[in-house]
Amino acid sequence: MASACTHDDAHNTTSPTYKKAKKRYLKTIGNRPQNQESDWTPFRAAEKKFKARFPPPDLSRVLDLAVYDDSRATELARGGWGGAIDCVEHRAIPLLSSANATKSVSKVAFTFPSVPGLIEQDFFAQNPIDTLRLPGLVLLPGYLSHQDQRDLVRWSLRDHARYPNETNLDTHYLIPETGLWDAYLHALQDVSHPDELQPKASSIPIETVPVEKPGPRQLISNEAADKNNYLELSSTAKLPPPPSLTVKPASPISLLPKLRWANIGWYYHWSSKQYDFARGKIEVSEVIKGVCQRAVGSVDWEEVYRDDQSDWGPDGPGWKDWQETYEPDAGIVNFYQTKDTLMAHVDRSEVCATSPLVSISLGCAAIFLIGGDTRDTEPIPILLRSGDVVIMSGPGCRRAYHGVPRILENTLPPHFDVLDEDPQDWKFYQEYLRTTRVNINVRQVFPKDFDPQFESEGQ
Ligand SMILES: O=C(O)CCC(=O)C(=O)O
Ligand SMILES: [Fe+2]
Repeated sequence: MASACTHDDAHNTTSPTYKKAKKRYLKTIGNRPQNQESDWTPFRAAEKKFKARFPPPDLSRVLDLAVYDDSRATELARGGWGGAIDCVEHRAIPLLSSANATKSVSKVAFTFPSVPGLIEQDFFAQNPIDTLRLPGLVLLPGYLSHQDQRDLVRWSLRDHARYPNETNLDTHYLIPETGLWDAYLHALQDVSHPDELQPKASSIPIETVPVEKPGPRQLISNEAADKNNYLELSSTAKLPPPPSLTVKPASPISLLPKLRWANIGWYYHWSSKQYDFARGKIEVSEVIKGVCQRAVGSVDWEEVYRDDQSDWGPDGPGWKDWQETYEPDAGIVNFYQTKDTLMAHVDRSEVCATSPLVSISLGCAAIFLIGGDTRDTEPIPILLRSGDVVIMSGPGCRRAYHGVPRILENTLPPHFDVLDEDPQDWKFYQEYLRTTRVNINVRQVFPKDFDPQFESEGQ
């Protein structure tokens, strides 16, 4: 197992990072109430374990499929973080060599044996991690070429995180239509006179800023969408989130690390956790659609669902038609700085409840947790590295709790390093990526060729 350490990594006991984490840890345990752990769900306990800065979490039972690939040895050594392949049962299935699949670098996918009933039967077994079955979860480690990874990072930052796609920063700041990345590059060129971005609240009359009602926070029902209720869900008023009244003008340089997400396709309304179909749809970029459709097209679904006995509902096992019916229409690009996490959640706002969700990892590596239909199932920890693709599909896996409790420091792979022949601007992407993970998370909300506007008019 790779264990080479860089000078300043979390495992090197003499490094500043280690010493700082230890100091902070000793301070926090002094203030921590006793017995806090007893009411954590197994999912919460796993999140806490992997979030810990000190001592750095033990990854010896984290599934790290890059271990199979000798060409990734240098990548595995970065940061001193490495998992194992003998901790979670998995099965290799060759990628299909159809026209759709030819662009991939790796030739293999991994799936998880689906033996119905085992979760319940073995619930009290010694090691529940080994008994959680996730039919429909497919991992494609190293699926994207180094060049494709670089291109997708550029696409995410420069082309996609800008008008007309929404980002988290648009709620509070007036971001130029050319996007934050472009503003950032300009600011770097002229650090002495950077243009500051103005708070959004400054541009709207104060009385029109929607104000949240006082009192306890409104609970969000987050009812799962389906063909029968999506019209009702989409008809509820979807107010824009209120811009902050306290943010100050800020330079693009200080805002870039605060970029957290950029919307893809149908607009997502975060406070109601529903899509806002009334706002119309932005077509998913052909680049992204292509990657996702190739990935789905390269999986031998017959093999994945070989022993599956899940209930797929009245239309039966949809996987049989995915070559024709899979077409993503929504999603999100997540940008994580090394301190960011994504709490356990289920993505249930899509009407297509079983169709593949394709998730692409770029930049720094992360721990991904995936469990069952409640937080009470102990999740499987998986180390996701740049170029890996995860597909969550089918009734069980698509509605499984999952989250990202940790971005692993110092894990940017060597293929992002700046080379002499690189375009001038590559160094800015590389610098940003040193502390960043990008995740392109793509979903199918509606069946192919289904037009919600048309459906509602036809009612
Ligand atoms: O970052 C990831 O790998 C997962 C992101 C995710 O679950 C989401 O965006 O819903
Ligand atoms: Fe998710």
